[in-house]
Amino acid sequence: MQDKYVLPLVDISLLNSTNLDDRMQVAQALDQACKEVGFLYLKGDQFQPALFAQLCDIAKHYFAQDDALKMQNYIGKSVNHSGYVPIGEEQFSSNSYDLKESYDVNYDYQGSALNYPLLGPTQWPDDPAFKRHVSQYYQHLKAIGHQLFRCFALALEQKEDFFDMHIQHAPSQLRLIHYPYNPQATDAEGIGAHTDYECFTLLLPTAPGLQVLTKQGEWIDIPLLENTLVMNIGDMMEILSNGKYLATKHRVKKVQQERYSFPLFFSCDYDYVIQPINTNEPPKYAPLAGGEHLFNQTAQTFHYLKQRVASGELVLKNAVPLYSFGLTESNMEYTP
Ligand SMILES: O=C(O)CCC(=O)C(=O)O
Ligand SMILES: [Fe+2]
Repeated sequence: MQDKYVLPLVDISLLNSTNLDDRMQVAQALDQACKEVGFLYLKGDQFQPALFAQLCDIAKHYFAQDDALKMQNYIGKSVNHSGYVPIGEEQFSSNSYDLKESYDVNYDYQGSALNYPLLGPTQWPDDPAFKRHVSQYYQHLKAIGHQLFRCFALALEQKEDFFDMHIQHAPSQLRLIHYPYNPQATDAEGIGAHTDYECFTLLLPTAPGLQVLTKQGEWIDIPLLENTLVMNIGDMMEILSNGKYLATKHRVKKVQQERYSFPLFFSCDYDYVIQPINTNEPPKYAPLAGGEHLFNQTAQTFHYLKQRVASGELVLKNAVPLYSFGLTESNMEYTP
């Protein structure tokens, strides 16, 4: 039997307080949890379980439809990398793919001033209830995420509004992932071991399966706690914090049970350069063009983008191979 609280649990309710001391208290707890583990449970009065329940219902309804119908909103038809992702579309290695399908939405940018590959109007299926519930959940988690960016700023000893101007039009992606019932599944790897690219991820799955690699090199199961978000640090926050917080490796075990999971990956504005924000310390990481990196990594995993690269229609600038970030010994000792 595994201990119920295998990860630290941080209550963020006090981020709603008008008293800075209260918010500092949460920042200290967040700091501690991110330094020690980089993976934590988050609960708080902010989180509205009813919106999560609605999202689960709408996702179940959506994925139960015919493949042909879902393909009408194939992600390759969108301008901001949003839409339906069929099984096999996303491949991290040439000889295997995860048994999962998803509907990905992104920041639904309606303006024309910014012209980046991940920014633009989101592609929605022809179902107003889908758009309404998914947008509601996106906006809800986005508001919590913005409180967390402020909390990170405090934890990293910056002005509380440090990130505000860098998350105005962030291409943060929400994925509705469906792992279908899989009778062949053994207790093997589902989504392979990885770190997330962005600053941090907030997710809530409907069934167990998520595992985290501990500092001792052991994979542990992450039990679900009711109405409690799971949060993990991604590559970009590792860089912003100059390695104080480490992007934690995780994976999803293949299980027979049908499963849904809804991660929202919080990034900064496309053109914000990700680099250690504490200028009093020698930087351990090279600066990273955040949006460009995100897009380049995406373009190396999604079939429709790989085809565009292969045909010369899409030319990637400054692309590095997959898995070049995250804590590897080789990118730690950066000398400016
Ligand atoms: O399915 C999950 O619970 C996690 C998925 C995940 O780690 C990811 O999409 O990056
Ligand atoms: Fe992940």
